[in-house]
Amino acid sequence: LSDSEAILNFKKSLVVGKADALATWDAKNPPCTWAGVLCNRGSVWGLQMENLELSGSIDIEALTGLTSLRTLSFMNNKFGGPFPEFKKLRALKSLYLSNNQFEGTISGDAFEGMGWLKKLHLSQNKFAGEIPISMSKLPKLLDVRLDGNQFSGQIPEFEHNLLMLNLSNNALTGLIPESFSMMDPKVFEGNKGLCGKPLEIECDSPQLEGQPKSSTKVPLIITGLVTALTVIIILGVVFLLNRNYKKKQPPLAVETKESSLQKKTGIREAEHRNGSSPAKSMATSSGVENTKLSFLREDKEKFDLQDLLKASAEILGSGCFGASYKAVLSSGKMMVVKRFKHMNNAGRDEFQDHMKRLGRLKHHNLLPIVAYYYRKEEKLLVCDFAERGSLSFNLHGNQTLGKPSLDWSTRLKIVKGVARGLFYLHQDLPSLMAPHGHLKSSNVLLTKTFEPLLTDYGLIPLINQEKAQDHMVAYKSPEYLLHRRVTKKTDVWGLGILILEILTGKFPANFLRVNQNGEDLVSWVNLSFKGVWTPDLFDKEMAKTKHCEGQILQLLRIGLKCCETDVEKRLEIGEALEKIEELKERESDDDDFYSTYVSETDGRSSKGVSCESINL
Ligand SMILES: Nc1ncnc2c1ncn2[C@@H]1O[C@H](COP(=O)(O)OP(=O)(O)OP(=O)(O)O)[C@@H](O)[C@H]1O
Repeated sequence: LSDSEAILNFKKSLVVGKADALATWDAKNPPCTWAGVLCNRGSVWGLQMENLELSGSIDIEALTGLTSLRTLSFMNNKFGGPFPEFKKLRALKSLYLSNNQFEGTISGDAFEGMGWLKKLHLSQNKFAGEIPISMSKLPKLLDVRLDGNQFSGQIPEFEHNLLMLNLSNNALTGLIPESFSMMDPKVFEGNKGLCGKPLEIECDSPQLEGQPKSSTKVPLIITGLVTALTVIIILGVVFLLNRNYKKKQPPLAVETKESSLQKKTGIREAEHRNGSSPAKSMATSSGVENTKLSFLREDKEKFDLQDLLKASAEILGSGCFGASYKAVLSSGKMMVVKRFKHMNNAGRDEFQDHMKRLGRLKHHNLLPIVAYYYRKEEKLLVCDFAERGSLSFNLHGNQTLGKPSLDWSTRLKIVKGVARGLFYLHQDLPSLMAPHGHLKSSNVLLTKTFEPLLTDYGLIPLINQEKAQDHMVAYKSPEYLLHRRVTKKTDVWGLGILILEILTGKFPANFLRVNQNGEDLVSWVNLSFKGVWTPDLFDKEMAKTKHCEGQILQLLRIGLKCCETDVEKRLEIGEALEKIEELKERESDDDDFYSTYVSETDGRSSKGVSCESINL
């Protein structure tokens, strides 16, 4: 079953209240172009179906056909009935069901086997009964929102350290587990029967009407033993299941190789004229379209549009300006063809001159444009395929199950490469107001050795103005929003956002399609960063950070200096690069790291705080 067939099967059981909300779900087009379908490298990894007045039922069986599915959001809809059997989607990493009308008890084993689940939002529904024990045992759970339901009974001890929790406005009772005693009391408010820290209600307080008092030591020991036994049994079962599961797990969906780029994309060559073959080059001077690709690089294998159109193709994803396809030439060479919409800001000559200018750029951290194709109504840019895909995918997409996330030294390598590439662009394209103009994590690609390659650079002069304003990163900068100005420092702001995204693992809300928390990343970091090592600020999946905390904090500070709203105070690209180049993977032994670190902070020492303590 293909992804599109699975999604169309899933659609059958939905009742869609909002007219035309799913009009783009048409088998004639690839599913990655459908509204609410999130893709990476041609595979569907998420459905984001929010505010669509959806009801009916959620057909989990149909969703099991999406082998790369990792995230599901049905927030703000009208789904009712019991909690669906999401545990059949064992690879899910996030599940958002808040603001619906789901109801009833969730069975104790509802989350069994969901070993990858990190985020679970069930707020503002009508769930009742106990918090399912299997939820509390999820090994990777970080963010749980159950507020605004009718959950009752005691709060279970969660096995994994939670970063976010909201249990407010339920009917929970009894002693709050010790591990939550440092949390904000707001997490628990609106539950009349809860007692213990952080609430200022003692468990034998008269404020609690008819609630159990805190248990005595003997039952506690028995409960402890029983829990330990259960945990051992469950862990054993999970281990066995997991082994089986890993064996059985099919590879991520890869599209079949039969169809050609032309079939898949509808890209056409110029019309046949005077009976000549479409592949034949025609004189541009006579005003007739040229069917040949214009090559910008002498050092690359030559092919023409015909070869590309014949090639087997796979959609890599689509952005605001069109879709990108991987085309495999008959020689086996893999190319990427990006089909641009909204690229009519320059006439043919201007376009060609600009392309030649971009084609002359040569830097270790730039993905060269190999060739382009110009027709009035069709522009294609052709470049090499980058093996590891985008930085965005590597940070958030979590390719294959079990693949390790980027560690600190790799993240630093990426930041250094991006800054070098950006500096080079500023040196070589001084006449452009923002020489990159569209810096974001999906426009940073990674080679086999994790060397970053910037792409989609220097395009501002070619993109239609109003589309550029709607979609290009440069136009989302504070100076554009405030003064309608884009400057060289706009790219520095983009670099700063990228640094914060790399360190925190959070999506910058203002320009990516997936915006789960609606937060503004810079404000969040500014608010949370108190100058000292704050584990919750950093991506939990960033490994190998032990003895590097000072360097990581240093990079965070550089990121924030690149994100200064006041353009005058913001770093110049050269200054930013200089500071970034000084960073090291590890503190060397003779570095007086802790003393400099403390002097820059509020005086609280971080000595002894190891990265292990933040659960990496
Ligand atoms: N040369 C390449 N090698 C590997 N993956 C690529 C390549 N070019 C693009 N991609 C991937 O294809 C997907 C779609 O890219 P595309 O550039 O079309 O959109 P985008 O970067 O998400 O948005 P925008 O249209 O705003 O640039 C992205 O995930 C991107 O990382």
